[in-house]
Amino acid sequence: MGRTKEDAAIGIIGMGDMGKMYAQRLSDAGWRINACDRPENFESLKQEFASQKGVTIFPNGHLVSRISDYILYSVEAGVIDKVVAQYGLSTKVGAIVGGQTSCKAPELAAFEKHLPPDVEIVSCHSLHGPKVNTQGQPLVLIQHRASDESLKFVESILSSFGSKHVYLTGEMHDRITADTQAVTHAAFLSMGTAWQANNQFPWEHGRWVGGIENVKINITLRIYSNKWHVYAGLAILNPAAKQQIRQYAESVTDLYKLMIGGQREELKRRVKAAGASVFRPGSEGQDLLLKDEVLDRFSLSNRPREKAPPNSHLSLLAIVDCWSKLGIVPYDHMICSTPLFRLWLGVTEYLFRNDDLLEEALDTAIDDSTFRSDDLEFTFAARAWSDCVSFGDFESYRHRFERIAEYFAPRFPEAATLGNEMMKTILEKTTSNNE
Ligand SMILES: NC(=O)C1=CN([C@@H]2O[C@H](COP(=O)(O)OP(=O)(O)OC[C@H]3O[C@@H](n4cnc5c(N)ncnc54)[C@H](OP(=O)(O)O)[C@@H]3O)[C@@H](O)[C@H]2O)C=CC1
Ligand SMILES: O=C(O)C(=O)Cc1ccc(O)cc1
Repeated sequence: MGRTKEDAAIGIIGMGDMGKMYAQRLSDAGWRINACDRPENFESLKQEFASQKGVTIFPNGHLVSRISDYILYSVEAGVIDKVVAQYGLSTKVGAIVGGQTSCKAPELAAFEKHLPPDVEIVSCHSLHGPKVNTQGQPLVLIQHRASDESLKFVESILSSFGSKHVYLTGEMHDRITADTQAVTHAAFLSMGTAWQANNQFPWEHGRWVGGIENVKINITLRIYSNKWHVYAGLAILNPAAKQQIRQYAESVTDLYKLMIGGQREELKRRVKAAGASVFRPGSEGQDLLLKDEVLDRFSLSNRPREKAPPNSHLSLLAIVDCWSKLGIVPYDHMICSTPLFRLWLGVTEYLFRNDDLLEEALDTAIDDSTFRSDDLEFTFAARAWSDCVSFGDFESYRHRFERIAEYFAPRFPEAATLGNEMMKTILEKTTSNNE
């Protein structure tokens, strides 16, 4: 068994966005990589990596597994069992296997079921997308069935990312990522659904310009320009996620009913009580504050912000209500947060730490009917996404996701340029160091 850069080889099964990123970075750091995707992608992948020193492309996972010392499965979460069943028995004797899928329960179950007993298991999860700089981002390591020495070996391989290693069990990982990722995605997916249902590109509409709105729009388009299975997998396969997404939909519905019922005092009481339980005294120290001057630079609209009338911010009021109902203190999870979660928490905090802005949003929700139809669509959307996840139906998830993605697709290029710039600037101010 090779355990040093000179004599060890790393296997990567699944050369999609994340697999390629890993292959690129690890080979740049001097590791020898054996990689494959599905057999039909062999020729094109071989050509793509022809000039990448240290990367050898193979036609399938058997050929990768039998000669590699640490093998990473980087495939869709929904097919992990099938793929490990296919290649697991070809794993080199004494090797270590891990996975990069976003939900660990099915991944670890597949390893236990299909890998020979002499094979050790150390899984990982980079808590960011493939285009984000790995430096300083959280990287979860799961020593599931392995010696300390083997964990050290995996750490030495992944150390070149410069990520912050977070040590968890598979179970803890799934609970925390349900809190951070699943509800965050549900909120942005619902925003996109509502905008599409009302047939509007929000930034072309006077009501959505500047500040918080830029973050909502850029993140929503970023999610819809990605692969549906990433979001479907981590929501549908993670049991804790279902409950959280359901609570989010319930919070949205409850608050919307208070709004259309004109129940100003009850709405304010409920939202402020939720705010007090989430943003506890003392948490002001975590300076996540996203300032308008920064946010306004990333607008897809060319209207000046003074012209932007107040918004009811139902999506943000509901996330705080949801966190409060579930007893989640989002700051507890900063160590394990993704960039999107930090942005989401950042804009939420921005609203809740500004009494005037919060008061204005709550009064707008009661007095101003301009937002009613958008908030109605948003409520429908949050419930529909929750149902879709609860039913556990990948195909209907895919169908919903792709229908909405198609609507926004013509705008992806401009949103991607601006969104990347926004992420970079804002993330410098909202790092996971703010624990
Ligand atoms: N994208 C992201 O932001 C992040 C994703 N992840 C997780 O990482 C994993 C990979 O995601 P990502 O790279 O984005 O997704 P991709 O769809 O880009 O990559 C998955 C790759 O695995 C291939 N594959 C499927 N079956 C096999 C097989 N039998 N043998 C070899 N290769 C196979 C797929 O081929 P084909 O497309 O032909 O099916 C595809 O190329 C997922 O589990 C995801 O949840 C984790 C962190 C971030
Ligand atoms: O930041 C996010 O939430 C993303 O959308 C990117 C992402 C997707 C899947 C993961 O498992 C980790 C990160």
